[in-house]
Amino acid sequence: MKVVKFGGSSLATGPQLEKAINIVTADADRRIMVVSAPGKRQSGDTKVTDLLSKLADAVVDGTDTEPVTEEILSRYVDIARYFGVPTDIIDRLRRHLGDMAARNYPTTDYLYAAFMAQGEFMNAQLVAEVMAHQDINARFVGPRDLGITVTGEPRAATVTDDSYARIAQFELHPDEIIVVPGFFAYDKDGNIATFARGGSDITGSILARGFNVDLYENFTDVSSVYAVDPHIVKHPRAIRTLTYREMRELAYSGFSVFNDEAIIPVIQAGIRVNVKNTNDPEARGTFIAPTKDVNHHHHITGVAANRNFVGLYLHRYLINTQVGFTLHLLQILRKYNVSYEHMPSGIDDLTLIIDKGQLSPDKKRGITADIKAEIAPDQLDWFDDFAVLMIVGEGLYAQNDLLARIMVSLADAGIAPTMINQGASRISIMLGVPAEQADDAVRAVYELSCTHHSEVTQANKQQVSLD
Ligand SMILES: Nc1ncnc2c1ncn2[C@@H]1O[C@H](COP(=O)(O)OP(=O)(O)O)[C@@H](O)[C@H]1O
Ligand SMILES: N[C@@H](CC(=O)OP(=O)(O)O)C(=O)O
Repeated sequence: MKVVKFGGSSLATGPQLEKAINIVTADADRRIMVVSAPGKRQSGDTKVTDLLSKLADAVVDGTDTEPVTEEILSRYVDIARYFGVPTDIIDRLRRHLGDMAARNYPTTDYLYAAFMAQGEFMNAQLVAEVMAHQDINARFVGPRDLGITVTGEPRAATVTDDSYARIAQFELHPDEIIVVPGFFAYDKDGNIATFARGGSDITGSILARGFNVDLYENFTDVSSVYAVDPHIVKHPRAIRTLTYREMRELAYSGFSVFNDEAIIPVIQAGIRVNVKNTNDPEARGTFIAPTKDVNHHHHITGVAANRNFVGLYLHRYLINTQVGFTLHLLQILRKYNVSYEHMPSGIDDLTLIIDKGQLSPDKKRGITADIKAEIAPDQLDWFDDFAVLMIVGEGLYAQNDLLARIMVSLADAGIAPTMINQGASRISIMLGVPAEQADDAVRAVYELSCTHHSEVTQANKQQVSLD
């Protein structure tokens, strides 16, 4: 059995959905279909999830909700019309959105989560109806029916561990396909919470583990995961196989093609993921697996840059001798419900690298004031123009001269890294670079990786012939 997830780009229009349905019905093992909300039809278009966020803004601000509601519904009308499905489903969805606005939510964040989840909820309803209209044995099944529960932040929820046993109990009727909305589930109080953005990948992964499937196929709009974001380098090298931990590091650092948290449930169950293209379903795509062919171990697999960080630099003499200094600092962060991503340090210096999304101006002011009052650093600076460059590959640590070559490539491109972190993760090298040079840095390291790739391939061939 397979889980098949389709991203928003694969479901943006009637013709795209038609391709997705053909893919599902072409293989009898494809029994669990996870759908995102309709995405961008072309560049510059707006995803339904972002329109729903606007609708939530209007509800919160008490402004007119009708224009954006109609814009959202028009996306579903177009798809329904393409398949000749009676449009009474749209009236149902309109009433549903109206009901949502009339409900009470524990906090504004829960309200946003509930609205943004509707893109997937409504799409799964429509897709199931379109498939039934085509005499395909398909039905809508929601996260509640499957027993998926979540905990944590309403817009960055995590699945509870007991969900998996409930999913395993779910009874799939013989030969039927279930259509499941991605991206959201309910918490123990029955409130809707979403995963982080791009989180339909996570739903697919949770179901892959819960049903213990043979393969999780993740359909998108590219034929491979590439060694670098194709927006930065044209026609980059395709990656045939990625290990779980390579994908996790690259997804975390900017490979938006697969959500970084989505890798966790499949790792726990040892299930392979196949990233494939809805527009070219015969192409092999990229496999994400526990291990890969040893011949590929010494390559730079991929390079990414993440600009979603801010740095907090602290200087105070004798930090190294002060017992509990870092504990105190982290207690201040905890008070503001902020976690940190990385913490490079020196004898008298420490930098905290924090996800931008976690810091409102108020929190930043509060953290600054508390640190000054309680820790009294000699120097405290925030810097926003910071990007983390991640160079990833299994076995990179065994390449003695690689860091030197990377530094030379960056220097040739006029880039001076402000931070180096190698060793904590044995499969990646992390460099801090100025945000405005992040793309240039990715290009420089990618070019080096192409030379490196062919050298290693050559060496492997020689090794094989010597063996
Ligand atoms: N290294 C990469 N390899 C492939 N695609 C990438 C990479 N980095 C970023 N992307 C982008 O990810 C996009 C697919 O992800 P996403 O837009 O989330 O798709 P979906 O709508 O299927 O969920 C691609 O169109 C591509 O622009
Ligand atoms: N629709 C949600 C969830 C998602 O996973 O979407 P996509 O598969 O289009 O990245 C979002 O935009 O975040």
